[in-house]
Amino acid sequence: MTEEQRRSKKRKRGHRRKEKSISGAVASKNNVSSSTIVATPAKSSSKSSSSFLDKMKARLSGGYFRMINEKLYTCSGDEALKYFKEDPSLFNVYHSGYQAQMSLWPEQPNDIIIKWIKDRGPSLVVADFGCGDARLSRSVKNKVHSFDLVSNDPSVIACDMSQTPLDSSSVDVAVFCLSLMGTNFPSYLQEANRVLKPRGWLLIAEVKSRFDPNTGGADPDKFVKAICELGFASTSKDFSNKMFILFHFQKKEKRKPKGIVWPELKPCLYKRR
Ligand SMILES: C[S@@+](CC[C@H](N)C(=O)[O-])C[C@H]1O[C@@H](n2cnc3c(N)ncnc32)[C@H](O)[C@@H]1O
Repeated sequence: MTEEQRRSKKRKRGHRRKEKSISGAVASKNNVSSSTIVATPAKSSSKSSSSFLDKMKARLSGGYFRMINEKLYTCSGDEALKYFKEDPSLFNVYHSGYQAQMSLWPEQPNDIIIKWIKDRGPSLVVADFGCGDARLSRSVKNKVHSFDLVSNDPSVIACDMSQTPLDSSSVDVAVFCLSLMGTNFPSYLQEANRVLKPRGWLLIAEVKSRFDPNTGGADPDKFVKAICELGFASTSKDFSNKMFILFHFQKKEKRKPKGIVWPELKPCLYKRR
């Protein structure tokens, strides 16, 4: 080997070593092995840009969900109805965020309510106030009147649930599953009282933190007292679930309640994850 051939070989070896150390630095910055970068450069960059876009989209829709959620908890039902009338697509944004949150809960309140209704048979007429995707009506054989601010399904009536089209004393069970959102929530319970038959059932599932006085939530006893003053008897309060409380009431008497003191229910705001 001539002197010139030896020098050229040395230059090539140095070049290769330099390439290896650059890819190693990028790799360690990205916390991946250098062989991944060297072996599949094109594939890895398109993969990382699509996962970046996926993350960005998830963050944006999570942000929209939290904004809509906060709005629903801090305005009245008729304002919320106007809001969704202007842009019904926001309802789907809200519900995909809500489903994502629900998937983190170990137990769904809707499942417990569905079981309660099934155990009592298909003859009871049910009104689902703030039904969301109307899973309750799809899960039981009973006649279910489903109400929400937007209807994506012919079985759902779009309205503000403080004024439903139901006749007075026409339903056996009124359900509010995480739906006492508006600042005027007492008017939803008054409407349930109107449409329930005597001895009809009122089932309320609500987020536990809304009833934790230590963190600014309502006193559950004051909430129960107000509903009893409306004309109901409290038959059970279930605090056993980590995420929600389940209240059962039965309609007791026909009365014209006056001066009920309703506790404030604080909004249930979701943190950015
Ligand atoms: C948290 S989601 C729960 C949905 C369903 N009950 C479930 O358990 O999956 C609350 C629902 O109540 C509805 N809602 C809130 N205020 C309402 C109102 N004033 N009239 C009708 N629906 C209302 C919302 O649009 C939303 O779909």
